[in-house]
Amino acid sequence: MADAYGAGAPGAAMRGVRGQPLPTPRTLRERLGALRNLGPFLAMVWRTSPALTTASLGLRLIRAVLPVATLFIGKLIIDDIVALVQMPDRPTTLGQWLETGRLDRLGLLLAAEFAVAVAANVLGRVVSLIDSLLAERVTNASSVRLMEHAATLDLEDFEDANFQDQLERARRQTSGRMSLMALLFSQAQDLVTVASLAGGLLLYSPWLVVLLLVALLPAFLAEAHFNAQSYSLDYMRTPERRELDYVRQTAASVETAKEVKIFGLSGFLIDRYRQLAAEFYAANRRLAVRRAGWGGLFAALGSAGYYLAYAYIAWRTLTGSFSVGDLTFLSGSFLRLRALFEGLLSSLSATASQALYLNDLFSFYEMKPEILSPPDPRPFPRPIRQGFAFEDVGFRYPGAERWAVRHMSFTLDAGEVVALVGENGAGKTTLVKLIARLYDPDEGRILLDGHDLRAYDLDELRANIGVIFQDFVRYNLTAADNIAVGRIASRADRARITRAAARSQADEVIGRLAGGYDQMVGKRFRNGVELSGGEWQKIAISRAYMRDAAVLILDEPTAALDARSEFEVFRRFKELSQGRTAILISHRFSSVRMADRILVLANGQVEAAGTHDELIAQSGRYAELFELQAAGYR
Ligand SMILES: Nc1ncnc2c1ncn2[C@@H]1O[C@H](COP(=O)(O)OP(=O)(O)OP(=O)(O)O)[C@@H](O)[C@H]1O
Repeated sequence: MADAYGAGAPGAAMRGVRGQPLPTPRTLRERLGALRNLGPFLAMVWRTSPALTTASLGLRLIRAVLPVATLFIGKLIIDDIVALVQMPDRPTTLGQWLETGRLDRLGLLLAAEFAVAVAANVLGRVVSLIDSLLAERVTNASSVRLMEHAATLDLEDFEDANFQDQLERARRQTSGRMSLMALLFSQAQDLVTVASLAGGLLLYSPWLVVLLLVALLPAFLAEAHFNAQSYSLDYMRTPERRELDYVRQTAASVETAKEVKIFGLSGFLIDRYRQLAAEFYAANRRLAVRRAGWGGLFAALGSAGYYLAYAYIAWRTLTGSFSVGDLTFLSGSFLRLRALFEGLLSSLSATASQALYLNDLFSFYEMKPEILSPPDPRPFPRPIRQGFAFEDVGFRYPGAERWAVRHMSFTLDAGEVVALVGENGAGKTTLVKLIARLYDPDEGRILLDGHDLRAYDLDELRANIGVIFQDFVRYNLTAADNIAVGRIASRADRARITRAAARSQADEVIGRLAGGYDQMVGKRFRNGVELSGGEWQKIAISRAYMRDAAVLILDEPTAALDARSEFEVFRRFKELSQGRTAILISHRFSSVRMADRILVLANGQVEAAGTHDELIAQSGRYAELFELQAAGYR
């Protein structure tokens, strides 16, 4: 049975692999391989808005042929003017010129050139408007997808530093890659322009095109090389960058301000920031300087190619092979082509490097959770008939040497209220996380009504467990929403929220707030009021009561409650646990003794179990801890 769900070593082995950082793509093949990301990327753009994508591409296509049209009309204008200038008995005044009718063609050509210029301008503006709208929609869509995907991954992933690096890189890609879309679209546009200009150039002299390519290739290769280097640098420095962000956030945020002031940490944090930022700066500068040096050299090579071509065209004009109009058309085409090629080649290498960055986003999307529902899940038992049984359960946190719990066997009967006690690090929270399948055991198994927990639907299992952890989240939301998060589907059900609040004594807290249930709590946003630690806890506990959960678990969220409140919380907890299976974790024995049964945990194992009186009678660890606490009150 255990093997059917992959318990034991394989899980641990997979985590070992997962714990490795992804290697930096180094070889040319790997870099070019990243170009395959462009397909899914464009598909993502298309899916976001087929209409905007079509509009952008269509208008760009029209715009692409306008430069060659402009140059060609320019050539016709110049040839026309040269012919007119060479007329034997030219009129001298505008009136005479107009009478001859010889200016009509020139006038038409000028009007056409003007129309093309206006069209280019208008199209350019419309295209950038469409692009910016599309980019924003794509950014939003990919942020949503990122959050949706992150939600499917395991808690274990989130706790892994390499995963956090990857998440950070992916997060940066959702907005950072938008320039890639404009880049790809402009490339398509430029390619059409290049084809049209090169077509003209080829008709006159194919050698000019060859010369152009030879002059520009080195610059392109250098660009590609430096782009890849800067990606590697970015990639390798993700952990430092995260640390940089973390230090900046810690040095100046509402959550940390209190402690930073009291401990006088700002100098320490700022120094740390300076040091990290200086390392970044040095590495970036080295690369930028090398890039600028080589870039300048290759740009000079490109200019040499241009002037060589220019000299060649001028010579052919002098020898009568080209007209003056041809000269302007060809030199204009060459100049534009050079600029376009240069732009295209560098944007091609930019595309290749941006495609590398897309790796981060797509490889993030490819990550799969390990904690899943089985294909054919059992329905969750309502009511639970037997309860939970731990059978020789062992679990080790990823990367940890020590087992957090091991050889743990006990039962948790249906309808029973069980308290877990034990010193810090004994494994109490770990046990709760295993019940909620935030992790799966590495050894042994946990049964619910005789079936492995992994046989049940994961969402249904979690929906049936109401657990409040000691490090519950203090949401910067209204008081009502802070309770509603326990069952967000009932957010609009105010009666349910107030009932839940009454059960955890949060109603008294909320009664004192100026805005009542609609009061924003937490200090992050405008009009927010801060609550005391115990007040937050009362609100958090009511989240458990929002659920119609078969299993209720309070993992020490009561540490900040005053003695009377904790007593009251547990008294009601016991009352409200009628017919449900409940676990409470507390270091206060006055509360613990209310449980039907107490499990004493030590070193990741159940050391003893029984009622308060039975455990006291055993004179073991429980009696010792109880005495210690009782003595403190005498
Ligand atoms: N996310 C984690 N990653 C790695 N190790 C962990 C993690 N959480 C807990 N541990 C380790 O597992 C062991 C058991 O921790 P657990 O949180 O279950 O103890 P606990 O009994 O709830 O303690 P406390 O009374 O302090 O809340 C500890 O040694 C702890 O260092």
